[in-house]
Order: sequence, then C-alpha cells, then structure tokens
Amino acid sequence: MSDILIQVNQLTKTYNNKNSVSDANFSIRKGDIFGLIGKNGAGKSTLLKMIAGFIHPTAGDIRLFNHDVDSNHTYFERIGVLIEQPGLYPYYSGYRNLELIAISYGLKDKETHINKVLSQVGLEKDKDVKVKNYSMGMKQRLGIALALLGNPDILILDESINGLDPEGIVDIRHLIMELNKSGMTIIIASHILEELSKIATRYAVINQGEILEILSRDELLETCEERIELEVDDIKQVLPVLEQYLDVQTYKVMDSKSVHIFDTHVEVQQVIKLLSKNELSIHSITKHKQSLEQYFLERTGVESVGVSND
Ligand SMILES: Nc1ncnc2c1ncn2[C@@H]1O[C@H](COP(=O)(O)OP(=O)(O)OP(=O)(O)O)[C@@H](O)[C@H]1O
Repeated sequence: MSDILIQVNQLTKTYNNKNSVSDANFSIRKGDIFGLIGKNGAGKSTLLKMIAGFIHPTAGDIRLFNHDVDSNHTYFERIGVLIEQPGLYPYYSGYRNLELIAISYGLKDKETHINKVLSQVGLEKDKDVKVKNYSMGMKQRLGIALALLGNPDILILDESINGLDPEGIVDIRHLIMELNKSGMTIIIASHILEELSKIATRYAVINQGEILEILSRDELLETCEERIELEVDDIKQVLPVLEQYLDVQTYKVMDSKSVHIFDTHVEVQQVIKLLSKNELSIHSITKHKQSLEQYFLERTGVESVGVSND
C-alpha cells in the first residue's frame, strides 16, 4: 500500500479573479513533517484550508488516504487542524474546553480521549485551570490538544508559534517532534524559517500562491552546503592534479569546464597556487556558502534570524 497520505493535483483557489493558490502539485507521505514556508499572504492558509476540507478548490483535486475526497468527505475527519489561534472559552478550564469539543464530535468515552490528549500535550496538571490564566504557549498546546481529539492521522498546524516567547516555541517544537515520533504525519506552515528549519523533513516553498520548490531536508542542506566552485579550460586535465596533490575526493563535475569541490579541507588559495604551478588556467574560482536564510530569502523574500541545524 502506498505511503502517500495526501496528494494534491493542480490545486487552485481563486478569490476575486486572483489566484490565492495556483496549480499546486505535491504529495505528503506518512511520517513527514511537511513544512510549508512562505511570507505573509503567500497562500499557505488557503492551501491548508483546502486540504482540511474547510474551503472548496476552484480547480484541481485532493486525494486523501488514496481516495478521491470529492466522493467521501469522512476522510477529512482523519485530519486534525489548528489554524492560527485556537478558539477557546477563557472562563472554562482546559478540560471543559476539550469536553465541549468531544461532545460536539459525539466521542464515546470522552474522559479517556481527553486525558490522552492532555497527556500528549503535557497539560494534565493544568487541566482544571481556567484558560484565561493560561500562558500563550499553554493556549497553543490546548489548541493542539483540541486538534488531536478525534485521534487524527494527520495534524495541520498553521502559524502555530505566532506570538510565543522563545521557551514556548521550544515547547511546541518538542511537542511536534514527539507527536511525529509516535506516528503522526504533520503539516506545518510558517513564515518563520527558524521554526521549520529545525523540524521539517520536507519543505514546500510557496510564493504568490505558487509552489516554487519541494525538497527534502537533505536536499536543502546540500543546496546550502559549503563548496568551492571552479571553472577552468578543461576539467579533465585539472581533476587528476587536484586529486593527486590536494586529495580532492568529493566533487561534482558540472560540465566540461566546471566542478564543485565539497572537501572542506581544500582552500581556494591552495587550488590557485597548485593550478598556476601546473600552468592550468582558472576562469573563475569562488567559495560558496549559502545559508538557509539566504536560500529562502532569495526565493520568497522570507526573512528570519538565527537559523541553526541542531
Ligand atoms: N476569503 C478570502 N477572500 C478573498 N481573498 C482571500 C481570502 N482568503 C485569502 N485571500 C487572499 O489570498 C491570498 C493568500 O492568503 P493566505 O491567508 O492564504 O496567505 P498566508 O500565506 O496564509 O498568509 P498569512 O500568513 O498572512 O495568513 C492573500 O492575498 C489573501 O488576501
């Protein structure tokens, strides 16, 4: 059986003759933490709302769990959704908030379900506290608990760290990773690169309603990998010299005149010296190091700070 849980084909949503999402094509596999990155207004929420079944596409189709959802909307019930701020009753406790939703879902054995999600999000001991006394982070965790109530296979989180302090951000990040470890497939949209760069296993870059790129975490890191880009007359003459004298081993020949060298022990100055000594001319040589930050900024205009890969 295919491990593709969501497949969108040529998905488009038009408002007032303008495409909020244009011709999106991608799939989400079981176990993915699928990060949707794009600046404000890029079309993230519109795309997620279509996947969640909140709004109808203008064109294109969505397959959920290998089924065409036009013909069976019950598949949407297997998706838990938190879009921006959760709708909570401030004068009720966290438990009561969950209970009201559990009743509206018609869940049997409410208490077991509620206790399970409270434990998943780490709110057991605060379950009887009124929500008005919760911190932003606790409210967000309760929002995630609400989304988990129907025991979904997929969790959609849209801008889930907006307004949180650094500690709250770390909490939500750990929670997302724990849920993923326990088998949950997660789609998370954000305009904050830092949020996604630490957890997503695959990325979709969206700009002005268009999916520009889908890439795995490894592909992303490879794109941003440190390398020397070298252009010469004839790469066939140059490579043996580099291999012999500079122990160059990890490289990618781009065409007959250029090569990317990934060995980190090799310095630009060493290459220049060696090739000139062997009378091999260099057309250009540059050290390339594109940060994740630059990478996204170039594509989407998304700005963020303090990206790390830990
Ligand atoms: N119901 C609607 N009616 C008209 N235009 C809409 C509607 N919903 C979204 N749009 C427009 O679609 C575009 C994409 O909006 P969307 O909310 O999907 O972006 P986003 O990437 O989620 O941004 P943000 O992070 O600010 O929510 C925007 O230009 C927005 O104004």
